[in-house]
Amino acid sequence: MLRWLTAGESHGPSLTAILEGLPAHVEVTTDDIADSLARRRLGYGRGARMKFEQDEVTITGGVRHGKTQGGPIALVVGNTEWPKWETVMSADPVDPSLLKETGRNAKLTRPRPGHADLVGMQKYDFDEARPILERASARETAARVALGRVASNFLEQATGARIVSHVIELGGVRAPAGLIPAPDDVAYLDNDEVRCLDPDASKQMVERIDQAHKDGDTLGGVVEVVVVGLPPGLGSHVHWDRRLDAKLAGALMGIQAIKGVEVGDGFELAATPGSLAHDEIVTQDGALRRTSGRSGGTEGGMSTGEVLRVRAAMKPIATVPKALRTVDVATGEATVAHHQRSDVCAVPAAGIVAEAMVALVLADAVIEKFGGDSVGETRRNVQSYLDAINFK
Ligand SMILES: Cc1cc2nc3c(=O)[nH]c(=O)nc-3n(C[C@H](O)[C@H](O)[C@H](O)COP(=O)(O)O)c2cc1C
Ligand SMILES: C=C(O[C@@H]1CC(C(=O)O)=C[C@@H](OP(=O)(O)O)[C@H]1O)C(=O)O
Repeated sequence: MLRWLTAGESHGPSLTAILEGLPAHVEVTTDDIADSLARRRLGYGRGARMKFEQDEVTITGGVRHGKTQGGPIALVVGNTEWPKWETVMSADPVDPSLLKETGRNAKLTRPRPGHADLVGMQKYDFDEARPILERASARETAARVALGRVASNFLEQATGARIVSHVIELGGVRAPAGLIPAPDDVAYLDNDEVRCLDPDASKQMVERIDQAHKDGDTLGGVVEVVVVGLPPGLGSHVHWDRRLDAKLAGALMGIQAIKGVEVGDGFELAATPGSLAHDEIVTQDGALRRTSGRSGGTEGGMSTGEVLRVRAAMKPIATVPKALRTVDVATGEATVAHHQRSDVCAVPAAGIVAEAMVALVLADAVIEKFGGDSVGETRRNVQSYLDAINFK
């Protein structure tokens, strides 16, 4: 079983992440993780913070000389902006006179619709939003992406499977249907301003972001994660909580601002007759394969061995510059939500986070099915199963 946890606040000193249950000998370096963190910062439409803050990653446990040792992997992603936040985010009590009425240290009493602010304050008994938004913030996804890189290195080294994501819709602009990237398209996608495979759609998406920026508005969209080279049989049909599709959906919904998930052609399949909705089975070079990928690579809650394809729909950023109506919880008066700065759109970054979540779920499923205390042992177990079912 793979277990993992993150801790830390958006403006705290650092994020901390731990991954337990990975075999030994998985090759991973600080540079690998830094590379994934840099990919998460890409994307047109992100706010000022992405420019002035750096992600400083340090592996603090579980890896020696570029290989995992079998123990928990621990890492820290430093927030380089911490010196500005030392007072307001101090772990220890501070002199109350330092917490001023205005500026960074002031209480946030005008909760933003669409963020965790109001209901978090009600639930955790706070009179302002700072203690809520600090943990609700998607800054935390940096820690997930760091762990996701370790998981995806394991996945590739144990099974050969590779992951790529792309933006298929942004601010209402859709890339042409059926455009599915291959893992080698990562470099192209990372160079595109919105990580979209279609140049025309990409251009229109950038225009929408510029327009939203001018209008003081924010945008959402849809990302798709594609995994090529998975073995069949990850997950199980025998119980609801062992289904791979359920685990993937839960993991994607667990990303901040994700409001919908589809597996394969998802909602579109609901309107398609059965004769055109499924993936027919044929013999190909002596192996049983499918003629299409409508199911998104799962049947009965198990991977089929075909291309896995999952989508996540992100709502627009909650901190809308054209501020939305709210109530000041300190005075009870109608007002507008607090706003310092924000992303106009973070859909491209959400795709990188979605890759990480998918990698973690799949790594867990591989460990559950194939075990192994070293990655070599896992790899041998995978190969022997593929040989037994004659899957090529
Ligand atoms: C990569 C990424 C960046 C985000 N950036 C912002 C932001 O700058 N401002 C904001 O209000 N929300 C931002 N969000 C969304 C909030 O984190 C999210 O709306 C909030 O956690 C509540 O979401 P929920 O209702 O889905 O849980 C971002 C989300 C992601 C995934
Ligand atoms: C810091 C990151 O994303 C942040 C996620 C976020 C939110 O509310 O989710 C709000 C913004 O932070 P701030 O309010 O401090 O400008 C984003 O910049 C990051 O992704 O590294």
